[in-house]
Amino acid sequence: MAEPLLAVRGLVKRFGGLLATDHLDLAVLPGELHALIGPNGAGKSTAIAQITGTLRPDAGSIRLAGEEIVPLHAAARVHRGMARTFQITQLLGDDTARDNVALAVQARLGHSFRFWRDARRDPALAAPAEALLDQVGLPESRRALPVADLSHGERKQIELAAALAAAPRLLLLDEPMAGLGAAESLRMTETLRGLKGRIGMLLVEHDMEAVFALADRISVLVYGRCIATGTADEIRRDPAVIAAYLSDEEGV
Ligand SMILES: Nc1ncnc2c1ncn2[C@@H]1O[C@H](COP(=O)(O)OP(=O)(O)OP(=O)(O)O)[C@@H](O)[C@H]1O
Repeated sequence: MAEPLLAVRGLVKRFGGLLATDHLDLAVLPGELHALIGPNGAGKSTAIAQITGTLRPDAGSIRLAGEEIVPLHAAARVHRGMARTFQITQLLGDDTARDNVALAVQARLGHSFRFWRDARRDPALAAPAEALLDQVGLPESRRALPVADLSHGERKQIELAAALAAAPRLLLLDEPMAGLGAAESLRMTETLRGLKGRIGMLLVEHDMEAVFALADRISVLVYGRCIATGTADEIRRDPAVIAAYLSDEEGV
């Protein structure tokens, strides 16, 4: 097996008496789309927060491309190639899709662009922003509208484009399908499929159809503990998974 891009070992997080992350081991290989699934309250968001650096683990190790990142702040982890999308979008509603993504490109390029209002018309930001919007499939006719006027699905596309602007090695996706219609889900699924092989992805998602269509491997969390890791077929057949989780889900 290739060296993991992300290697989580023995991760522990307690909230008072509750063990929200229970000695979690998890690995994302380079270019792999690894889904993290589990019932409500299983500890998926808590695990993601520790990986991104917004929550400090009580114990355990998180390595990104071999480097221990637990001591690093969230911003330092971004600098090392980690990007994320959120359950609820974090875009600037009054700005256009183009401006939001150009701003994200600017954030990567850093201090060479000092004045945002002037810089957003700079082709050095606009051209990569346009390419990213192409990549996520946002129609050109929607790119000059304020984000607040766009659909939920379109905002999810723009948020993904903004995350990709950081040129991440590892992308953490927190429920990218949440609230999307059937056509929008399909488009998001195709976009994520297109990223496989190039970017390692950890996908937290309740939409099992999307998970089973996309994931190279799936890890199942129950009460903070990983009860199984495997391919979609292995997970579908795993008795512990069926007993603990999937029997409650439709269509699996
Ligand atoms: N800051 C906190 N303080 C106390 N308990 C918390 C805190 N954050 C999460 N928890 C608890 O930890 C457990 C795991 O929650 P978490 O949000 O990580 O689950 P999840 O798998 O992401 O759930 P969902 O699918 O509903 O988003 C839950 O029992 C939750 O109530």
